[in-house]
Amino acid sequence: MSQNGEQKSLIMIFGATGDLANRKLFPSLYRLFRKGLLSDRFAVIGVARRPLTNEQFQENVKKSVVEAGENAGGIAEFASHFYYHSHDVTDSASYAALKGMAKELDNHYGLGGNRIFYLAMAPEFFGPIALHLKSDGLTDVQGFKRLVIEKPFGHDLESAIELNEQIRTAFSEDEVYRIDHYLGKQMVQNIEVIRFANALFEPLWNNRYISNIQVTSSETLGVEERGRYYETSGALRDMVQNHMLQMVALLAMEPPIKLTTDEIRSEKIRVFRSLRTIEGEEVSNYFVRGQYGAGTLDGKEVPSYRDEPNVDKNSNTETYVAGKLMIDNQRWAGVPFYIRTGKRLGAKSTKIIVQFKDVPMNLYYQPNKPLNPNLLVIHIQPEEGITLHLNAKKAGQGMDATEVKLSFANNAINEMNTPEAYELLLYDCMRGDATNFAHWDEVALSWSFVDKISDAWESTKDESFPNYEPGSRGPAAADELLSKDGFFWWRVRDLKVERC
Ligand SMILES: NC(=O)C1=CN([C@@H]2O[C@H](COP(=O)(O)OP(=O)(O)OC[C@H]3O[C@@H](n4cnc5c(N)ncnc54)[C@H](OP(=O)(O)O)[C@@H]3O)[C@@H](O)[C@H]2O)C=CC1
Ligand SMILES: O=C1O[C@H](COP(=O)(O)O)[C@@H](O)[C@H](O)[C@H]1O
Repeated sequence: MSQNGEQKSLIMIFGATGDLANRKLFPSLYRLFRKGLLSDRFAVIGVARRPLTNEQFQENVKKSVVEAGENAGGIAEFASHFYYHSHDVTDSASYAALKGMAKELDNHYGLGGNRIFYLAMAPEFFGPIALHLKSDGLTDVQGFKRLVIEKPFGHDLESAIELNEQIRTAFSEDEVYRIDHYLGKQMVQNIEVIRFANALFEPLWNNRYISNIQVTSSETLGVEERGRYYETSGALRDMVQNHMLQMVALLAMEPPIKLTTDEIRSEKIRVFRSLRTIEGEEVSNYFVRGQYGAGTLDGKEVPSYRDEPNVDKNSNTETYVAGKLMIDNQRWAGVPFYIRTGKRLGAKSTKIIVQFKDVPMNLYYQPNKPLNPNLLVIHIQPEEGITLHLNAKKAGQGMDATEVKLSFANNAINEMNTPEAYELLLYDCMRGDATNFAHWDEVALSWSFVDKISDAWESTKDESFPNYEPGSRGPAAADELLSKDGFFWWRVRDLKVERC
């Protein structure tokens, strides 16, 4: 890295003609380039099977940048750093040519042998590619070598272990960057800062003052073209095993002694180790699953999950999960962390709500008008910011209490569009900062938690499927999950919070 933060490396993107590369990776690299964070000393080799010339590939890169809505200044210069290698990753013979090309570009741009291998391909290729990179000498470099690997990292614990063993023959743990794109979201990264930089919150962040925490990530989109993958995954593996559990870990971890990758990771790992195991018959007391039927969303007819392409007409795959997690340690004993996520719901929205306990004696109580609990709402998307809900005196005579809200919106404070998650994560990888990537122990522990739930679900067909309508809040059982504990889901719309 140069003194002004510019990076130099050769980035090989496997799956360079695919959706992820075009929609996320090229526009993110372009934004880094525009900000001056990629020096002239970078080159990208795109790898995929279809035949393309370098010029055709560069045109694709330019198009994807423009389609991402970027101001395309300097785009020709940016795209000139992109090269293409047509190569079937299962064909051992073509790695030698890739190695030659990498060496040439390394010399041409003076990249010091720094290499990033980004696997933006279907997961069955991850292991074989890693093995070839080593056996064909692409990882024999003078500089650093890093492997960026997309989700899903395995299908369950067993397959994740197998994949990990394959990639670890070529890369050490600290060279592996397992992407969880939620960890690149600004407000997810902000959880730590809100907690540990505010005297107001840290002393209250425990079971004496917090009654429950709710993490919601809802989507309006259905499964659409991803049926083949989703049928083997479902919402539990697709969202809970990674994004939802990562957010819970950040909310629940102890303050790290230093803000280093190892210290933060080890605190998160301790949270995963404290998660109460839920298995067998207990699963239905803690978890609820749902699957969307056909209906209307935003005035458009949408098919049921079972009618999506490549989905079994009798599919038992869940498109919705709500769950209650208990973290059995001194800080969190007795505090439920409720999570819910699903497709084809009423809003695209990710929020965290921390509900504080009621004051011990309510002096302002009026019949039928209890005080609102204090809430801290972390708006992750589409809005980015926090709101704190307090009680204050209503203007006028008397001492009636009313709810007031202190808000801050991230983009309003910084007066800029916040960077896209992939932009931050790519830059972290170039700098060698793995804090916002999942360590193997986190992956293994989260699979071992999730596997027990999927075992229970796979052994019983849910006869109620489909059990929620498009545009709804999900199945009714998700409300019961909280009401039996005396709680309810909070609904956040346009920064307003109300009871569901
Ligand atoms: N798309 C997204 O938003 C997200 C994707 N992911 C993950 O990222 C990965 C890629 O997803 P996505 O981009 O959507 O997938 P796509 O199906 O759009 O792209 C797959 C890519 O792999 C290439 N490919 C397929 N087989 C071979 C082969 N044998 N040798 C060389 N190249 C091959 C294809 O090109 P060609 O046909 O020319 O060979 C294409 O470039 C997956 O693991 C996915 O789960 C994760 C989060 C979000
Ligand atoms: O990883 C995934 O995340 C997306 C949701 O991401 P977001 O940033 O739009 O909230 C989800 O649609 C997809 O199924 C899953 O694989």
